[in-house]
Amino acid sequence: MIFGNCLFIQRQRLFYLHGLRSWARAFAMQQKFKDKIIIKVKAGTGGAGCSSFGREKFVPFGPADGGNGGDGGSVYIATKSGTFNNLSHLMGHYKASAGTSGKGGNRHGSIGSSLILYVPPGTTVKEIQNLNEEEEQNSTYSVQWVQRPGNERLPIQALEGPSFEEEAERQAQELFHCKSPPANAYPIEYNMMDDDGKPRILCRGGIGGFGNVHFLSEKNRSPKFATKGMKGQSKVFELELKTLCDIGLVGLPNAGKSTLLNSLTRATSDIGEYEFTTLQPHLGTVRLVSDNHVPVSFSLADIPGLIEGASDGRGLGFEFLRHIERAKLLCLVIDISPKAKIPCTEAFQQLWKELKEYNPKLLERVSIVIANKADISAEKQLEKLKDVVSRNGQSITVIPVSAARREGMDTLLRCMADLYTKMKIV
Ligand SMILES: Nc1nc2c(ncn2[C@@H]2O[C@H](COP(=O)(O)OP(=O)(O)OP(=O)(O)O)[C@@H](O)[C@H]2O)c(=O)[nH]1
Ligand SMILES: [Mg+2]
Repeated sequence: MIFGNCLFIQRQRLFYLHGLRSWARAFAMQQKFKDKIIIKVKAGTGGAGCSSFGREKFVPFGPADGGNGGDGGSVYIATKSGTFNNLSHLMGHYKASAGTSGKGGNRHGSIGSSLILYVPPGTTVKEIQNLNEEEEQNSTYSVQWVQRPGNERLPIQALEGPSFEEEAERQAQELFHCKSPPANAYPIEYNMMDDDGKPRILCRGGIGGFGNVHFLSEKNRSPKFATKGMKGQSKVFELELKTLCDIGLVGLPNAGKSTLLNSLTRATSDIGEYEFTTLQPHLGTVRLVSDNHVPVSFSLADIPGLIEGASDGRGLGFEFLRHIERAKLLCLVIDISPKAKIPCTEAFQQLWKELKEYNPKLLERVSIVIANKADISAEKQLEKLKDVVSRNGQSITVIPVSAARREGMDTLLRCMADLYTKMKIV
């Protein structure tokens, strides 16, 4: 009986563990690929300036010697190829550290350390909210802090010093020599398609406050005040990744795109008899030696299946279509087997219509129609497909293949390589 109970408890625990493990796996799968993310970024606040006077033996009332506060750290973004292929490594919040306060004896505060976020090439960055502006609207008046006497407040205009824009520009130039738009001039929008890895600014750190030495003048020989550091910029950004590939495989679900990618390259994209097996783009690289003994290499992308109405957001809709926007050439993959859910001619017309409605320019990039599953007696369908394709008036080659049996792969690869090299020369 006791033994039976133990067995029962063990089994319960096993079930529990199994549940946990499958949940963790599902969570990991979810975490695996992210091509769109919203992040909140905050730059560091500038350190406060110091108000102090020299004190030495036999010098009871020395001169002003309060140092400036250090500038707050800024947040930058840069592309890094080879390390990441999506945005899943990014977190929701980023904050650079604040500058430290100035000290007596003319000691300036140290600068807060800056942050650089790395993203794969092909990421677009869009500022969607400026949290500083909202804060300013909510605050009743804008003043700078005065340390002495008695923490009085003084309007900014009363204090002399370089303007915020001048200081921010100097800071960006000195720290990272990066391209920097004027502060707050317009919402940031970067298209980091072919970036060279140089950091671009997201949020500027606040400028450190001035120590009382800064306010020494002929009129005021002992200024008893210093200013507070400025707040760092705080913004919300939307990052979006558009897959970078040379040739994109486009087709309805179950057309055999993943099987084709796996047959042509070393990629291991999931294959399934059901629709929407592929939910995220997969990349593979083809390396060939052309007829003229010139090495040719290009990347192929297997993109999630397209369904009717995708241009209006149906199915994976725009999620899918934005990935093909960057492909240099497009190949339509069509299932020509008699068992196909949608006849091949209709499938071609559906794909053509969806691409046209999303962006008519995409049609110019369609150069090959891959008639897949040609191993299942499909001669009639092939003829019909060729007929419909030729009626579109463009020079599109129809190539029958069997991705599963790896038949027709050589002809297809040669054709792809030829078109790719011609396009590069043009
Ligand atoms: N007979 C035959 N079956 C094929 C061929 N190519 C692919 N298939 C089968 O078609 C089914 C779908 O293949 P996938 O490669 O997953 O199709 P997909 O276009 O990637 O599908 P989604 O990811 O859902 O869009 C699988 O059962 C494959 O085994 C082929 O050349 N001949
Ligand atoms: Mg697939």
